[in-house]
Amino acid sequence: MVSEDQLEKFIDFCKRNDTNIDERISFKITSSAGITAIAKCAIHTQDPLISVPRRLLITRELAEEEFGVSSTVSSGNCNALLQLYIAKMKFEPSTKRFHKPYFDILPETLNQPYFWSLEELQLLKGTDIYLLLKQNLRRIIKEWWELLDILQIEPVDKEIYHGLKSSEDFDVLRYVCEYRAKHQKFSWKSFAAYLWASGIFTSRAFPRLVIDKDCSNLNEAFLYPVVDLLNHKNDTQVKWIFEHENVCFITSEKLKKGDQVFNNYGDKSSEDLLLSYGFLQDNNRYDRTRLTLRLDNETIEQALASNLGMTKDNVIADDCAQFLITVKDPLPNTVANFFGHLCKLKSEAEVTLRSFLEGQDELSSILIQKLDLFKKRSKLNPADYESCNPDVIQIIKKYMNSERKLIHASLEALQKSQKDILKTNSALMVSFRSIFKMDKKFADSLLLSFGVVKYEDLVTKNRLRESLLLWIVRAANKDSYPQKLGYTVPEFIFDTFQEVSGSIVIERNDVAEFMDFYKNLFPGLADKIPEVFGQGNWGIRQFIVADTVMDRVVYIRKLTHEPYFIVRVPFKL
Ligand SMILES: C[S@@+](CC[C@H](N)C(=O)[O-])C[C@H]1O[C@@H](n2cnc3c(N)ncnc32)[C@H](O)[C@@H]1O
Repeated sequence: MVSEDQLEKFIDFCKRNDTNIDERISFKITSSAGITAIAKCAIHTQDPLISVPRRLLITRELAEEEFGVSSTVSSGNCNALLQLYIAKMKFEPSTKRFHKPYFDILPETLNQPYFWSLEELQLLKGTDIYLLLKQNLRRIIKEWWELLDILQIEPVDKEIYHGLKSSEDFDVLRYVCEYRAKHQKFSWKSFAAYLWASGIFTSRAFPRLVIDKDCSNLNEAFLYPVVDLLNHKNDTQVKWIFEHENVCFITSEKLKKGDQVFNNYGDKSSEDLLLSYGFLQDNNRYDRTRLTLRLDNETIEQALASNLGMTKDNVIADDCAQFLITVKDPLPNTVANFFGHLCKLKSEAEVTLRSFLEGQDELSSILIQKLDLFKKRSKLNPADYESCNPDVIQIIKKYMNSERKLIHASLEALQKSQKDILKTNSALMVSFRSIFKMDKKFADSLLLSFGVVKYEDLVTKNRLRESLLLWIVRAANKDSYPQKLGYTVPEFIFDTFQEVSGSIVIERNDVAEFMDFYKNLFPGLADKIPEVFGQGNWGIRQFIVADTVMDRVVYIRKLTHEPYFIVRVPFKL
């Protein structure tokens, strides 16, 4: 933890070096957010509250001078050399440099998950953030190793790179945690020191574009002493401007006495905030989460070509599609269309109303699973994790809760959308419930054969599929009854039956598959209730056809187990 004394020395150093800090601001150290800037009285001004001369900034030029090379030596991260410089300035005691008071106030312990214990990290398992951490660590290790190699600096902990190279399964998180636990002080040539510098960079650096309008790389950054003491609050109105060789911080906020002077780090999601800064914002309106799906490449390529609103941005690997769920748009149309695409039958050329609705159910199952995980983790009890830092447990709970909220909103939107679609397209569908009501004779026959007294019994007695197949065959036989059915069988059901019956190729396997089912019902049903099951064609072939008809035109809503016969029409949002 930074001491009051170090903070005072740093502010003093800045002021002696022509930094202007408005007299109405003071800095204090808090346990919840580290160093914090406070307004000593009301402030509302468009004048800079802080202005820092260029020579106080920590820029790539300092690193280039120190190591005698250009920053571009590092092929990947344009800030790698500067990060190594920061590690050296912090962890090499012999460096008595001009900026020392600044490096002294950079906290040694950072809050990002990269700096948590292994026990704490285990609580993130199963989430995207856990995978990202591992991925990022691997990237940072490679970046560090390559840079040291170019600079011909002997790394201190070589095992980490060799471990990484030798096996895909090398546990980077474990290595980093154990290394930190074993070493009180790091050498600046260790990966631990570089990782710290990278954590400092992600949590405090500013875009170089602010001081260099010709800077072509938007990722290039610099450290901005004093202004980097300001904490973040969403939507704070601030400006960083460079004039007369000074970088100025301006806020348009109306501050009252005792208010915190905030900066604005950008519109970040919970995941970004946690990974880059180690804290979260309550009710973050910029929050978003990802829905990542591993699928075969062909399915993804077809979806891309199908005009579903999907773009290359949704394809993060050949076999991986990804969609963003945001507070503003918890259920993007593209996701729903994509799931409709996944539920398409071979016989459907494009997403249909049926496949769309089925896709929504599939999506809902995935969301419910996710919701379960986040719900459980948002209720962790710190008392059960004695070896963990209670603050870390709190932040994990908060993160899980933010994910839970997003998924919950997505699920709610999905359920509402499905209800709306069913309502607006009611002319294209008929529920089996209403057929059951209309076809009294058929309903009574189910009472005699399966003991089904009311419609709901079909589900509870597990007779839904059989009943649907029986009714489809009855519908196909509609003209064979001496008396008309008393209601009109929707034409599309009858037509689909004829179409399938005319084109289906029935194999021995199909017959074998249906044999038990058929023998259970026939000839018993025909003998018992000939007026329903003894007229027309009730052969096994009819049931094999009815099964395909069911695939094509029946959608069974997961939420209610309610089957709907649906006209085959293209559909997407
Ligand atoms: C640019 S620094 C701000 C100065 C920092 N407070 C310090 O002690 O040096 C960013 C770090 O401050 C902390 N921080 C910033 N905004 C915060 C907030 N709203 N709530 C809690 N911590 C915050 C986080 O630890 C973050 O990584």
